Amino acid sequence: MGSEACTAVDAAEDLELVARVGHGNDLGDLGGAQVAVELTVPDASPGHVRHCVERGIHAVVGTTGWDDSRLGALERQLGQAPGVGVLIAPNFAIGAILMMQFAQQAARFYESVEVIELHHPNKLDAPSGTAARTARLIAGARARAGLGEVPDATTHDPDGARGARVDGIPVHAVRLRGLVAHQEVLFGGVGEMLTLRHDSFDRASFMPGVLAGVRGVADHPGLTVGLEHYLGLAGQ
Ligand SMILES: NC(=O)C1=CN([C@@H]2O[C@H](COP(=O)(O)OP(=O)(O)OC[C@H]3O[C@@H](n4cnc5c(N)ncnc54)[C@H](OP(=O)(O)O)[C@@H]3O)[C@@H](O)[C@H]2O)C=CC1
Ligand SMILES: O=C(O)C1=N[C@H](C(=O)O)C[C@H](O)C1
Repeated sequence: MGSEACTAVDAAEDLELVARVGHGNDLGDLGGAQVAVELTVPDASPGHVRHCVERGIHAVVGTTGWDDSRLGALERQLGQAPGVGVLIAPNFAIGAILMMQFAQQAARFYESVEVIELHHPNKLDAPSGTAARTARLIAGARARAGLGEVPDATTHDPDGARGARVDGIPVHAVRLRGLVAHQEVLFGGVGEMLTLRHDSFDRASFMPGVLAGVRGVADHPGLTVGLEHYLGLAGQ
């Protein structure tokens, strides 16, 4: 992702790539960059972003693993750094962003819902950042609509066959050679089912979103979670 993002920024006529920083490189002033794109691993990402914010560098972050405690610490740091913007984007692909928005819209109409994410087997984290975010958006919409827990009579599941629960929403992770990044959201009601599915077949699918983040982050000071906020899609 980092290499692809560098290539995409380099190819964009309105942007200038001033540094490529890899594992083990000193971050320093990041080549004098105004914006850093952060794509590494969950445990390293918060330190990188902290480094950027300390130097007044805006950050566009695709790395996963930003739980509430990490987001809270970042928000506190940004409170001391007026004018600096950080975008945490669980998924840069436009279709994945739309899928999350559609899932949020559909959530209040269905008693049952489950999220299935499918990725390449080199992925370090499960569930994916996208699946976790989707589940949280669905759980929020269900709570606002007064829906209770999803129905599930399971009392015996010694091996975790029913998957993880994110804010009460069942989430299942598949790791399969040949896959890139895919997700299904299954909604069930009496006598019907709605399936939302998004597929990233190539990392190229993420690059327009990365560039939109780079172009927009300076105009969005503070913390933004989700590229939908830059695309006029949030809350629709
Ligand atoms: N938001 C989005 O749309 C997308 C987000 N992602 C997320 O982005 C992240 C990166 O994904 P991907 O590029 O596929 O992963 P890769 O494993 O291909 O790349 C991770 C990179 O991070 C480097 N790295 C590892 N540890 C450190 C460290 N401690 N400090 C600095 N750099 C480090 C690795 O270097 P080395 O190999 O030398 O260890 C490698 O260059 C993941 O969290 C993934 O989930 C991925 C795709 C889309
Ligand atoms: O690791 C990946 O590949 C991806 N990670 C992100 C996630 O965890 O949601 C985005 C996309 O699914 C690809």
